[in-house]
Amino acid sequence: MDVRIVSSEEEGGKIALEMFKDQLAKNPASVFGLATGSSPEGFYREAVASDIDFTKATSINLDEYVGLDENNDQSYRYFMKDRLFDKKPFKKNYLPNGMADDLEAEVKNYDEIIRENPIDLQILGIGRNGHIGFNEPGTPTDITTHVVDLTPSTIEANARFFANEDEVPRQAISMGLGSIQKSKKIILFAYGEEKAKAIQGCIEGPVTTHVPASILQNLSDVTVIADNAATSLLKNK
Ligand SMILES: O=P(O)(O)OC[C@H]1O[C@](O)(CO)[C@@H](O)[C@@H]1O
Repeated sequence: MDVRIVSSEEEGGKIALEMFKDQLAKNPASVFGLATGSSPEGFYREAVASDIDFTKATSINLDEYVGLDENNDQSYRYFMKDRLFDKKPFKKNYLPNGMADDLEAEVKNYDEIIRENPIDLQILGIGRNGHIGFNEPGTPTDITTHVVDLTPSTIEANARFFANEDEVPRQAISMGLGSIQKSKKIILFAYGEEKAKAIQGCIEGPVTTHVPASILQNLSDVTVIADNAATSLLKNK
């Protein structure tokens, strides 16, 4: 893994922007795996302020809450439109439909979309418990898209975005670890000391389902963009 320690989210966003531009220079019709949460926001700000052109590209998001529609400002569809898609249009944007009546059919549909659009470059955040997407600790490493019961730790962590903890949805649809591992290139962002334990486990710990992000150690092209606080527990810097 290539670990890039940065002094700000702006600096991290600029590094990622260059990697996106390199990918688009190779293929304007690239497929990008996108993430929500606070971690990729610096990158989205840099992308919006830049001349990057996604009009021939496709995006596939990692996850969506069950039960929130696109008008709900906490849905991930709303987030993506607000932070990126309304300002930088793509040829096509895919997110799981958390309002689907038949969630199992939606899971199959999303797997088909991922199969038809292999991801060239995937961005990830990391949960305090080491989750990526909404693949919580204990998730099998070969799982594809699935409906997740969120852990109490994730509900508590994400409550900061809602009026109170009771408002946080209890389920989400998430791309699986099996699909994430097929991405040709991955960038993982981590900022702040609350991510330090997860980053230490991800980079230096054993590869274990207890820390889902540790599977990234098995992949050949992973860049971790993190600040000093998030890398403070690393033994080898
Ligand atoms: O970037 P944040 O807000 O700390 O969240 C980290 C991770 O948690 C999720 O938001 C899910 O809880 C992921 O999508 C994200 O990668």
